[in-house]
Amino acid sequence: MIPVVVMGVSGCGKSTVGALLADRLAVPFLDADSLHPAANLRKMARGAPLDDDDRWPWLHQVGRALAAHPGGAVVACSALRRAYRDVLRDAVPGVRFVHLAGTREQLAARMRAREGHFMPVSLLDTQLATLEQLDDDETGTVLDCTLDPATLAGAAQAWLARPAGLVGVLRTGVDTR
Ligand SMILES: Nc1ncnc2c1ncn2[C@@H]1O[C@H](COP(=O)(O)OP(=O)(O)OP(=O)(O)O)[C@@H](O)[C@H]1O
Ligand SMILES: O=C(O)[C@H](O)[C@@H](O)[C@H](O)[C@H](O)CO
Repeated sequence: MIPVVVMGVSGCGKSTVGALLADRLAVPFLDADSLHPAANLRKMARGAPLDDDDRWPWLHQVGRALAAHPGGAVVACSALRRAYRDVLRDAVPGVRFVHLAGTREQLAARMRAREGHFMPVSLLDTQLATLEQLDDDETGTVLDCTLDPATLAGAAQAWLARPAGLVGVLRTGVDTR
């Protein structure tokens, strides 16, 4: 089974959809948020965005966690920049990305409605500013995060069934502004 990263900014549904997808694929689900060092979590909770130096060690840790499942796994990880995805690709060659994309308004509404989460809505703008869309020479698909979670997991599963060695991004007409 191919290793999968469900990516996107805070609140896009990575954990919700990633867990459903892992169930469908019968592989373990990992949440990269649980691999953040405590200092990163504290930083975000006080309203300060992470920078590259905060993220590199964490991304290597996420890559190692994914590589520890040779039978495949699904990890929910923001993977906002191409260089971050490169770290994951180096750790787990062939990894595929499922980007759950939405507009600022859709994402902000989600984050506001969510209770008991460390991430403040005020960090959404820096998340969106940091986000680099999947490039055409990456291997991934972009899905509309406002579809219902089961539909999204099904769409991701269908795309993952495409042949190994696939390169390119399947965009499904999502508004990513
Ligand atoms: N497809 C969806 N449709 C409607 N609501 C959703 C959907 N996916 C997730 N949600 C809800 O949106 C909120 C954010 O979802 P979730 O925690 O899965 O996102 P996330 O990307 O993992 O966020 P973070 O990275 O900030 O932890 C939750 O309250 C969740 O129940
Ligand atoms: O790279 C990042 O800035 C982080 O991974 C964030 O995206 C959060 O961990 C997550 O989304 C919590 O809301």
